[in-house]
Amino acid sequence: MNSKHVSADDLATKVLSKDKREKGCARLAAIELEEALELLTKRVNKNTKTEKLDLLSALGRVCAEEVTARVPVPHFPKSGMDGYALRSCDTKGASRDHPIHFRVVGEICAGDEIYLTAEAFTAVRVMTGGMVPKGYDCVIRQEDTDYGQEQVEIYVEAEPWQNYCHIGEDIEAGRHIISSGTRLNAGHIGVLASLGIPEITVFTVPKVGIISTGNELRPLACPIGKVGVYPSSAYTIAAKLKSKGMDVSFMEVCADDASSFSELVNTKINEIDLLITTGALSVGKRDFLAGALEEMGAERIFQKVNMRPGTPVMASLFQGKLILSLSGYPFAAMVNFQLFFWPAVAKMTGDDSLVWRKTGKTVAQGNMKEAKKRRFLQAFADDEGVHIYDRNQQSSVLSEMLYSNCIIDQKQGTAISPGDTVEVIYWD
Ligand SMILES: Nc1nc2c(c(=O)[nH]1)N[C@H]1C(S)=C(S)[C@@H](COP(=O)(O)OP(=O)(O)OC[C@H]3O[C@@H](n4cnc5c(N)ncnc54)[C@H](O)[C@@H]3O)O[C@H]1N2
Ligand code: MOO
Repeated sequence: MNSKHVSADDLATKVLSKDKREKGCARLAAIELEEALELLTKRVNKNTKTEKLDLLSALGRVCAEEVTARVPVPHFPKSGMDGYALRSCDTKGASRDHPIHFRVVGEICAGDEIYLTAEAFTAVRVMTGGMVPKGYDCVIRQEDTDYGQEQVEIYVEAEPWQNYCHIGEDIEAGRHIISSGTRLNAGHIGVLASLGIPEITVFTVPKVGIISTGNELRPLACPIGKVGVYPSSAYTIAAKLKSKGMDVSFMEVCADDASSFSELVNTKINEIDLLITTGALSVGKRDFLAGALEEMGAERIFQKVNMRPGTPVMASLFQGKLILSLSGYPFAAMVNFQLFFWPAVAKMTGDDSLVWRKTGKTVAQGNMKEAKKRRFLQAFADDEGVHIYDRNQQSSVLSEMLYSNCIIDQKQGTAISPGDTVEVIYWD
């Protein structure tokens, strides 16, 4: 544990003067989003930890094994109808006017076992799902018979394999069913159940910790006081994680103080696979975070990206764990989280479905003047197109998330008007 006390102001000054030395100015150069993403995903390792879970607990988790059917489904020939199993060749010429008579030699319902040798002009009364005895190659539905019990009249000709479910009709033995890396949905769970597989190996879910930095931050249960702030972005992030079946290992608030931060991280780092921090990243007097991480020996992957909101975002590695440091402003933090967290976790889990994708969509409503810097705007996309409402798009404003279902990528130097095509990234 690093117990050396370094004040936030000392560290901020130290970082600034170091950057000044390196770059001749107080600012680090921002890199492009795509470059930052490449740097980030290159440095994230795939999670190889697995656990065995019972089927229902594995719903929504990422499969960590190749599943091949060891048995066929069904594994015995079944009747597709309530009726009579018989040999199709014996039905030639059958009609209502000229029924053919069959001797009924047995009765089978689903779950019954029967062993007999099929003979010419014999039939077995069989119910849907019942086993079709060997030698019979079709089932005549009972509506096309006289429902006879010892003798039955058959009124129709049958094709071979009519109303007959073959062995392996659903799943052939040896068929590859699920690849490692697949997120298990209800269909996968059902197919595994039909194969009688009670448990499945899945990758462990990355354990995530959240630290909100700021002397002003107050727990929700406490009075806000004159200048307090509730850590809303930590809750938004935790809720996003929960919605994807991930758990938050801890959610802590930390004062703007490098030694408290260092102590907290060192205490908690072994509990988690990934740490998210918010705030203290810009150039203010208490923006201690970059300096504190440097002092702790964390390796910087990138810092500062050419976009708004969320310019001062940073990623680093500490004791082999990824630390994603998001801007303090809540909407900026959410944009940082959306753009960087999911690609990192996708790489970690091998689950590509977590990565956001851009969709080209026409603007239905809203004008945006030329952006001096690449911006992400909150918007609502539906069948009509993208609606960019004339509300507050500031980094500090979280409440627009009550209405938006996506962000749109407004490129530097471009304006947006109805009819334009924009790139949309859905929140979920
Ligand atoms: N002179 C300059 N000032 C600022 C610059 C700049 O380039 N020069 N950059 C601005 C930009 S852009 C951003 S974004 C912000 C980000 O600053 P920080 O990451 O250092 O964030 P803080 O100052 O700690 O907090 C900002 C704001 O957000 C509130 N906050 C913090 N954590 C939470 C949380 N978990 N939930 C809700 N709200 C939170 C905090 O109280 C502050 O009000 O800097 C600009 N300044
Ligand atoms: O980088 Mo910021 O634009 O205020 O969020």
